[in-house]
Amino acid sequence: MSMAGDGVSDIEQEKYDADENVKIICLGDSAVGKSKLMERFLMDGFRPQQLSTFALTLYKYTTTVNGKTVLVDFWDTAGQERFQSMHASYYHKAHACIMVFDVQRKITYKNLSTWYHELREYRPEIPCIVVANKIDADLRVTQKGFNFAKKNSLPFYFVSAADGTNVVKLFTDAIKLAVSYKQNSHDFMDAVMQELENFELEKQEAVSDKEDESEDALPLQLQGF
Ligand SMILES: Nc1nc2c(ncn2[C@@H]2O[C@H](COP(=O)(O)OP(=O)(O)OP(=O)(O)O)[C@@H](O)[C@H]2O)c(=O)[nH]1
Ligand SMILES: [Mg+2]
Repeated sequence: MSMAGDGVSDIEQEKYDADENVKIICLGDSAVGKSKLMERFLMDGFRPQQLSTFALTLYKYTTTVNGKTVLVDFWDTAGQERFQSMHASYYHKAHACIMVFDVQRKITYKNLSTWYHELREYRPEIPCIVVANKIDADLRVTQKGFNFAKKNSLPFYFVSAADGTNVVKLFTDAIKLAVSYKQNSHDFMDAVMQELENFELEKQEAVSDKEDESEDALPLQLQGF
């Protein structure tokens, strides 16, 4: 636990103030447009240059769902093979997944099954949206049947990070799905982790004016999940 010495850090405070906080991950091969989709949604912009994500980028976003403040952590992961072994921690406590392929590169569509398999190993139940990106390059692709989503009973959107088609819809739906998953899930580990978190926050409040809180009593092996 890396709490600031003088009490609860800003980010922790934000989490505490929010009615709900959820984590959404983004998966798919390198260069399918995961980062550009995030940028389009969060910054409403698109810079065409390719800069592969190095391992992981985290974005924070606050919004309202059904009158409640929701703090969203977007995890933008690197699609490159060399980062594959790091993925376990990305999946940890994720509440929804956006899985992206590039309509111009068939291999990225084929690889969806590998990504999906890995996702389900770690998060058997979370909502997952399948996304066909780069439809601006050739609109005829929207006539094609991409059966992967249907086969796995997953929602499926055609999007473009370049011109913004369906991007706001994709992310707002993903957030809604994440919130409803979190509120309705009966995942045992999630429940345990939630309890631990609440306990932690209460404990931090209780000790926030004490000098030294660096030695948390929480068993270390539980923090490593
Ligand atoms: N035409 C078009 N190009 C796109 C679109 N989205 C992304 N690109 C291009 O695709 C390339 C890769 O985009 P990124 O968002 O960096 O891909 P990524 O999935 O984050 O890749 P990694 O970080 O390596 O996993 C960039 O050169 C983008 O300009 C789109 O909707 N349309
Ligand atoms: Mg990226």
